[in-house]
Formats: sequence, C-alpha cells, structure tokens
Amino acid sequence: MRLRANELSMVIDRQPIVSGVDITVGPGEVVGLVGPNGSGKSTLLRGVYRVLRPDAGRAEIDGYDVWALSAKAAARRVAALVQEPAGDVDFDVREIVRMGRSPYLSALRPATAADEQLVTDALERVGAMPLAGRGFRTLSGGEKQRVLLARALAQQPDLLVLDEPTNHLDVRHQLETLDLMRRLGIATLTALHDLNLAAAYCDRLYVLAAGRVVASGPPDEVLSPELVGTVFGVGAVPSVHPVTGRTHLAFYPLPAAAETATVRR
Ligand SMILES: Nc1ncnc2c1ncn2[C@@H]1O[C@H](COP(=O)(O)OP(=O)(O)OP(=O)(O)O)[C@@H](O)[C@H]1O
Repeated sequence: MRLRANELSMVIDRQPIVSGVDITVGPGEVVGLVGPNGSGKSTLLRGVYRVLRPDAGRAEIDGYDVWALSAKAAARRVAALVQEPAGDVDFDVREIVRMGRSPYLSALRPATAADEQLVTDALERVGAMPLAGRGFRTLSGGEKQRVLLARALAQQPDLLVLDEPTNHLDVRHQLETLDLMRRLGIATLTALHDLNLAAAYCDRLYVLAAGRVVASGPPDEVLSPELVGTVFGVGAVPSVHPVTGRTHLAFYPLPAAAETATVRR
C-alpha cells in the first residue's frame, strides 16, 4: 500500500488552507504531520480520508484516487481516528467497534461470526475488552480514544489516518497508543502536536506551516532548532534521550523581539 498525495490544495471560504502539498506514505511506514495550530493538518487529513474534497490535486492509494472510489470502497482502504463528538445516540463499545465492519457489509453480505471475531480482536488489541459492554458516552476521553482506534482496526484498512491520537491520553497511554500504532504494521499518517513524540515514533515527518510543507524527512534531520524557531516560534535545545537514545528537544520561549515571522500563505 502506498499513499501519494499529489499537489493537494484545499480552499475553505475562499481561503487557501492547504496549498500544493505532496505527501507519500509507504508500506508499513509511520509518517507524522506536525505544524502549528491552524497550519492545515486536520484539513489535509480530511482530504485523504475522504471527508473534504480537495480543490486541486489528488490523494491516491495504490494509484486509486480516494475521491474516485465510493465512500464504502474508500473506507475499506482508509480508516480514520479523528477528534469527534460521541453523537446523540448512546451506543455501547462493542457496537461502536462493530461499525468498523460496515464498509464490508450489505444486504447480500450480512455480518458473520468472522466479523464478530474481528471486532473482538480489535478490542483485545487496544486493551479495551473490559470496556466492551459499557456505553460509549460513559467512557473517559482516553478510553474513548482507544475504542475509536479499535473501530479503525476492525475496518482492516490499508492506511490509518490519525488526527492527534494522543489527545486526552495520560502520559502512559500516550506512549502505549503510539507504541501500538508502530506495532500494527499498518501504513499510518498521523498528525501530532508533541514534537518529541513525533520524533520518537515516526519514520518520517512533514512539517506544515500556513498550509504548505516547509520541511520533510527523518525526524532528526527535520526538527532542527532553526526549523522549530522559524515554524513554531520557540527555542529548542536538542539532546539525546538518556533511555531511548532518540533526539529530544527541550523548549524555551524566545524573547518577543526575536520572534520570527510566521510563514505566510
Ligand atoms: N470548516 C471550516 N470553516 C472555516 N475555517 C476552517 C474550517 N476548517 C478549517 N478552517 C480553518 O483552516 C485553518 C486550518 O485548520 P486545521 O484544523 O486544518 O488546522 P490544524 O493544523 O489541524 O490545527 P490544530 O493544530 O489547531 O488542530 C484554520 O485557520 C481553521 O480556522
């Protein structure tokens, strides 16, 4: 499986939000999307998981334009874990995860025991089996996040798209979730705010600023103090993490006069 976003541009209310973005995710690769608030990360992801149609360019999975596929066919290839309200109806956890099988079902292809087993497997994989009978609305933010990840896994996607998967998670569950994401072996494109987590868990990063990719490559090469200063407007001191051996950035505020201008669209 290979995702290739080619010259993707997205306009909202006549404002360019994503401009000429090229992104690839190779088989089994975990690719991070980082950038300041409002830089267009979620909008770009929506173009990829087929919720917001790009105004120009294409997002292709194995050469298929995701926008040329039916919604159901696209959902068999791409699963998204996004920040979403629970909705009005109180489904239980198992029902929520079962929804991940709906792209495969139809009047001619009703749910089978194999589908139910996939639901169980997905719940087990994220450690949410003890929550299976609970009402989704009664879960904590972190529990909800894990159940939504289980739903995405039940979809058996070729590509996982995650928008801030560590949102709401305590520090242990942040590490566990990203560790799980890596172990899944599924090609993944994930927006992450925490640059140190992005560096620790992603094979490659794309840095978005004002809707454009301003840097890309392995985290160690991309997250230089210069780039962090220019794009995020903070100082960064790199060091080697004493346990993991990965590059770790310590941040500090820059004096107001030294703040660099944000990249213009
Ligand atoms: N439906 C919408 N209507 C109007 N403006 C929108 C809409 N969706 C996104 N935008 C604007 O597009 C810009 C990019 O938003 P987006 O959510 O893609 O950024 P982001 O990088 O994911 O931000 P954050 O890190 O804060 O989640 C923002 O200025 C936002 O206000």
